[in-house]
Amino acid sequence: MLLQLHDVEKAYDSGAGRVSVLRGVSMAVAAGETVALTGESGSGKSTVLHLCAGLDLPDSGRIEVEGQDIAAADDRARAALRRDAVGLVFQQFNLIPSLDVAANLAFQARLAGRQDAPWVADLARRLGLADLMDRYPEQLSGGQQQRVAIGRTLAARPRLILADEPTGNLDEETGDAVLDLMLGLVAEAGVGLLLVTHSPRLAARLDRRLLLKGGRLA
Ligand SMILES: Nc1ncnc2c1ncn2[C@@H]1O[C@H](COP(=O)(O)OP(=O)(O)OP(=O)(O)O)[C@@H](O)[C@H]1O
Repeated sequence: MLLQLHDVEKAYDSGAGRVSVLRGVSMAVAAGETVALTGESGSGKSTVLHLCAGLDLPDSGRIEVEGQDIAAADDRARAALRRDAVGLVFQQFNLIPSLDVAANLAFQARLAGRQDAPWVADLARRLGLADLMDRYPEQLSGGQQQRVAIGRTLAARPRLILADEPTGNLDEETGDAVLDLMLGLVAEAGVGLLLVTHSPRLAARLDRRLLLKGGRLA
């Protein structure tokens, strides 16, 4: 299994004491499958994604990426897993301001040791970025920046993409166009996708939908 959560629990300390956010979440994403994680604001969607990315650790339960328990892995192994298997796409585009589009696109693939110039050129063309390669992030629209962020993630050939409201900063029309491009490329590359969204309309576009409610999957 590409991604598997077993009875994951997570609580945070708040001013009023400890607040339990996830109360036993179990789920799986198969290779090449696209899954939407939905739920009300504050239901813990981003928390699930951060745990899956190894950016934070569960209080109990297990999270496995390609069979490897990311909580049991040391920092080095966790970083390697994140670099080699997992790609992240956030609502904030997180491009590197001092690098042009071409260098931003190539950045993660280079870190992962998987440079592939023809693949990057193909992605740039498919994402409509071919004429923007020497621009800097501040010279791009929001939709263009998110297309670069998606291209940068796909360029490194992850097996799993974790996306948190990837079109949340874009107007509906631009967001739909960006999502179309992302889903098309994800399907073609056989990448698994776990996408957090509060939008039932976007969630309907994916293979499967999960609803987080009261700290559990409904
Ligand atoms: N680092 C943290 N410290 C304390 N509380 C946190 C932390 N991160 C999240 N929380 C709390 O956990 C709960 C779930 O947050 P999370 O961001 O996972 O929800 P979400 O479903 O993604 O919400 P939204 O749709 O509004 O982004 C919220 O009540 C939030 O305040």
